[in-house]
Amino acid sequence: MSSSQTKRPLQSLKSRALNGDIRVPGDKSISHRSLMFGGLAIGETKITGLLEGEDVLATADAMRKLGATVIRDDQGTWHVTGVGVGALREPDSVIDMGNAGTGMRLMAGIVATHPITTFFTGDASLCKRPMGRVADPLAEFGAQFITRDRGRPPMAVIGTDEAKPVTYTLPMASAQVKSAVLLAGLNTAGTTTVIEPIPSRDHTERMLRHFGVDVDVSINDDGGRTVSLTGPVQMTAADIVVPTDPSSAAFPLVAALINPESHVTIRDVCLNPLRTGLITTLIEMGGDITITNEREEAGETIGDLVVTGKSRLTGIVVPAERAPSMIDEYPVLAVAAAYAQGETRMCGLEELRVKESDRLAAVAAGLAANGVVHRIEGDDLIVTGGDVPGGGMVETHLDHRIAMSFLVLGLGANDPVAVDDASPITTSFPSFESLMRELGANFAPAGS
Ligand SMILES: O=C(O)C1=C[C@@H](OP(=O)(O)O)[C@@H](O)[C@H](O)C1
Ligand SMILES: C=C(OP(=O)(O)O)C(=O)O
Repeated sequence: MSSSQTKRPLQSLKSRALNGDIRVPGDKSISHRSLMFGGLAIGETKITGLLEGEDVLATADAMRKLGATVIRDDQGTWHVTGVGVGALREPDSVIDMGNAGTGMRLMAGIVATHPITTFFTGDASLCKRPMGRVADPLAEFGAQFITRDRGRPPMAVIGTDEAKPVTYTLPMASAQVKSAVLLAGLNTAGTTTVIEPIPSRDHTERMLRHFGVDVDVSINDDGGRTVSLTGPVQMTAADIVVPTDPSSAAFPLVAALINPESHVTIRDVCLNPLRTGLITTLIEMGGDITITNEREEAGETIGDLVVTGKSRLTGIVVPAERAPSMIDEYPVLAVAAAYAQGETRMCGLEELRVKESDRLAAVAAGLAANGVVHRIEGDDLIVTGGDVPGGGMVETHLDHRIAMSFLVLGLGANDPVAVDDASPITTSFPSFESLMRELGANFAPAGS
């Protein structure tokens, strides 16, 4: 996408304390799904609090190309008029999903069981990411896929109008794969079932119910979940209030924890229990985080996070089973670990290798460039915390979370920390820089 084409080097400098009361933008997972489900439902869905980041805007364009009407009014409310499950129109041009893995994988599920052919592409990062993980189960419904380089985009999806229902056990913990299969099930006669050995974020299940779909969820003896729905279904438009994104809140949260005088309140954060692994981990590390004003809103638990930097963090072992509940937060957890006393071991990070960048490699390189002691053992990352020298330039590889994480690292380091490109931040958190500056963070342009 355009902002990713011109690199924007940026650096962060030591900031004494962060103070203030902020609200981060809407949750990315819920925003994508609001547009997709609104575009499939009959009637008009009004969405407030939508994340207006590039990933989500790509989904809005995709739904328009498939026949939905998607309009933003002057007050920032989005109005989506859907076409009905089974009635998507064949797009007359290629759909560009930009940097968004969630966008491309969930859209693939939707179009797979419509009798249309859809061409998807993305930016240089998305075109390196594996789509076989959705193409394999979607082929079982009867859809056909043409991809480049053994499963990488660009990707053509030839949908089927004679879809056969599928029962699929996820080979990896992935809400994207689970969702792609369930969404293909919407226009399939019979029961589609997904078995997930470790529960992943359940926004698809919760939101499909909100749109009138009967979704059955049961807990398995091993703690996993079985999710099923019976199609074909028709969905009914339903208004959505998008809660704010815990994965974006993670950056001011960690920034406050590493600056001793900090006191920050982050309002209205989505506290879905399958998204709160980072908060659990930081509290276990001794972080002073209090959840206040906890309530239910639009089917999700919401709360305010009050965080101070008064207690020093201590290293812990973060169990592999926790990974799905904080999968996007490991880069910034590695930053917290760099300031913690002793060793933090983050276990079972294999899924980090297939994100916007190979995040395990990108985090390790960024820590190395800034003098932080660390090592990788198998799929575990081990960081030894202490004083952070800083002074390095970090390659972001078109990865928003690498850019934001290392800008947070620089707020406590002895020397500035630079990232080669801050432009990908607009994919998920366009107001990152302004909100962080409002709290007292010190950023400046950097030489490339
Ligand atoms: O379903 C979703 O909205 C997401 C699922 C996760 O991906 P995986 O399913 O690949 O773990 C996460 O990393 C991504 O940012 C959003
Ligand atoms: C992995 C992420 O997103 P996606 O897979 O949608 O590109 C992310 O936002 O960290």
